[in-house]
Amino acid sequence: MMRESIQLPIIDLTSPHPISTARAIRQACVDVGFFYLINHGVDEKLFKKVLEQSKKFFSLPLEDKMKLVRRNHRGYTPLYAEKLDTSSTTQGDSKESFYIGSLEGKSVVSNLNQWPEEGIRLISLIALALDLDKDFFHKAGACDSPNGFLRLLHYPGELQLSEQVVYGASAHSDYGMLTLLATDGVGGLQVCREKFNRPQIWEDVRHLSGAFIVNIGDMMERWTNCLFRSTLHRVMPTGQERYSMAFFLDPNPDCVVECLKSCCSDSSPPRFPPIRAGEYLEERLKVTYVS
Ligand SMILES: O=C(O)CCC(=O)C(=O)O
Ligand SMILES: [Fe+2]
Repeated sequence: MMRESIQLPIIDLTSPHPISTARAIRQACVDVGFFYLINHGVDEKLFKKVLEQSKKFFSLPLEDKMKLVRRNHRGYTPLYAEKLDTSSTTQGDSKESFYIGSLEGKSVVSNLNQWPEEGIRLISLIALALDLDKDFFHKAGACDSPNGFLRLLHYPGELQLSEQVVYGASAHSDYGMLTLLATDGVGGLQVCREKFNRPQIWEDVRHLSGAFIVNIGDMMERWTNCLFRSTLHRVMPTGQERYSMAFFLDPNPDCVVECLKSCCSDSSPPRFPPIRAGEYLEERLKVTYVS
């Protein structure tokens, strides 16, 4: 289908007006489930350093990278080993990745770095955006040792000579609360706002220098009974090598994610049963690996 660029809303984390920021976040989450986050406080130098280390790691021989192959959702996943669109019959995605996170039983709060900290600030604004107390998600247990992990991604960029498109990342929505994404500026990311419409319309997400691309995940969609959208997205092959990093902020594994009272009524009952965040995430992750 035709490709157009989407104009995503821009949210400034340094804005001194939390109520109007929350209102803008609400609009963004209801309309698209994606927005740019500027003045987020994560140092540009830190981002460049991580990118450099990521390039260094992915340029190692496969044999060396395989020594760190993924265990318990931490470590290296080689090319084509993961397929984010679990409904498709195509081969795995043309990307390799490296998952970084706290070790089992260790809290990310005890060693908070800049990304989770900004994510937690955003969660408070999201609570305000839902007309909830700003500590709502904290009180619900979601932010008490949240499950956060950073995924370094490398898309090699060689176009495949095949009948079918080999996606960098095939169509999917993210599983958790929030995702903060930074890229090296190479395009390819697209969103589909109406996942049930046929044909699906995919729109390019343009790079905005210095901004994170933030999106709502499925658990937040469940909490809000689909008021906030967990939007389908993918990475198209462009023929250009691409690096990105996604920080996934997920609730504490014991946190129960259930429809918020303000998001359901007699005429709009809860669409999803309550789930425990840890079990839900485990289930979703399990089915994305090709073998
Ligand atoms: O690399 C990107 O731009 C997007 C990655 C992504 O959507 C994901 O890892 O969930
Ligand atoms: Fe994603």
